Amino acid sequence: MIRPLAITPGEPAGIGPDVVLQLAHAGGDICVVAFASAELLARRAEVLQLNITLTLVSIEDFATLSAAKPGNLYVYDIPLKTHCNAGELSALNASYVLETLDAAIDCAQNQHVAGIVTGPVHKSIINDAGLPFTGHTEYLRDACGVEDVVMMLATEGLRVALVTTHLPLAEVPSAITPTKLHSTIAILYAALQQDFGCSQPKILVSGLNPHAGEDGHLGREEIDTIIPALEKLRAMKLNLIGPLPADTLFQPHYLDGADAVLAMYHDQGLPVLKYKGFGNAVNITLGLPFIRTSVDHGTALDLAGTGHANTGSLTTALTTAYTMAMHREKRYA
Ligand SMILES: NC(=O)C1=CN([C@@H]2O[C@H](COP(=O)(O)OP(=O)(O)OC[C@H]3O[C@@H](n4cnc5c(N)ncnc54)[C@H](O)[C@@H]3O)[C@@H](O)[C@H]2O)C=CC1
Ligand SMILES: NCC(=O)COP(=O)(O)O
Repeated sequence: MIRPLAITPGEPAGIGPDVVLQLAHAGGDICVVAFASAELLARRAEVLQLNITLTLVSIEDFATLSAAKPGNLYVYDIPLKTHCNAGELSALNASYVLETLDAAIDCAQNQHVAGIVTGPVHKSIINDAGLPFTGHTEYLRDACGVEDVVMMLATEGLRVALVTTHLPLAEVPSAITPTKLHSTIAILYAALQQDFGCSQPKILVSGLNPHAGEDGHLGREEIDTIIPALEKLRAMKLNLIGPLPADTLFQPHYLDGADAVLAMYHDQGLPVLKYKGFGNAVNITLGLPFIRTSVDHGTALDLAGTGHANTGSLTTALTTAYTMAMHREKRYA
């Protein structure tokens, strides 16, 4: 039996609590436990005029839970630090957000839950509170003590993974090293095989510079770093195409038959993915000791408490995590 999935709704002032409650109202076949303030969820349910019964659960209960009926939600209660109104950020609740993550990570590491599905956090309010945080991806990597992880977003017909994640653009070129490329591609390749059923993954690798450097006339990172790294990995029988110009690789001529695109930085790959699938895409952290998926959207403070937030991405994140858990269960059975 698949253990429950932990859901962290993320920033309490954002739409994370809304979409979790909206899904609980609709019901479903997947057993989830919200790692969140029960008081916050109860109040937001009132604002949204959703009739939801919250059942507080402890870790000892997790093994006995099955999917809650429509209108019900299991909650592992983690109190807010201060009152929260929809749409109004408070730095005082930043440590609450990290506490929900820490509790979920602890449960995933101890296999009390099958994985973690995260709602959106507001990165800058966490930083304003004096807490170092660039994103879940890096936070999870450090919490799990693994050397490297890979951010991959997926929607119907397209997977985009990134070499670098939350980094100022000026720091990107120096972060693309042979070691980083090797590690990213190894993690991506293994995950495509193990979790996504691609027996011989074919990966399209973008260049960094316009036109993939135009033979060195528009930048030398392709010649000095990317091409040598890809050649070494190809010698290990990995099917890697590139470096391809990022502006032309996102078309059927290249994408048909490919299993993933590897982009060099956040805003090279993700705008294309989100243009294709915003609202139905999932963000997956590859290389962790447990499953972690997330929504494709941010905190959307403008929509919090209005009932207009779309639940599509949370549904995709949940079903992806559940499918990954089923694959892993079968593989290790
Ligand atoms: N997984 C995570 O934790 C993520 C967090 N963020 C954070 O979110 C904050 C706000 O970021 P933005 O760039 O404004 O992106 P955003 O996704 O919050 O909002 C962009 C636009 O999309 C709309 N939107 C977002 N989610 C929606 C949904 N479920 N249904 C309907 N409309 C939706 C918003 O109303 C807004 O107009 C930032 O602090 C950012 O760091 C952003 C992306 C992912
Ligand atoms: N654009 C994706 C994003 O910013 C989410 O990052 P993370 O919090 O999942 O690391």
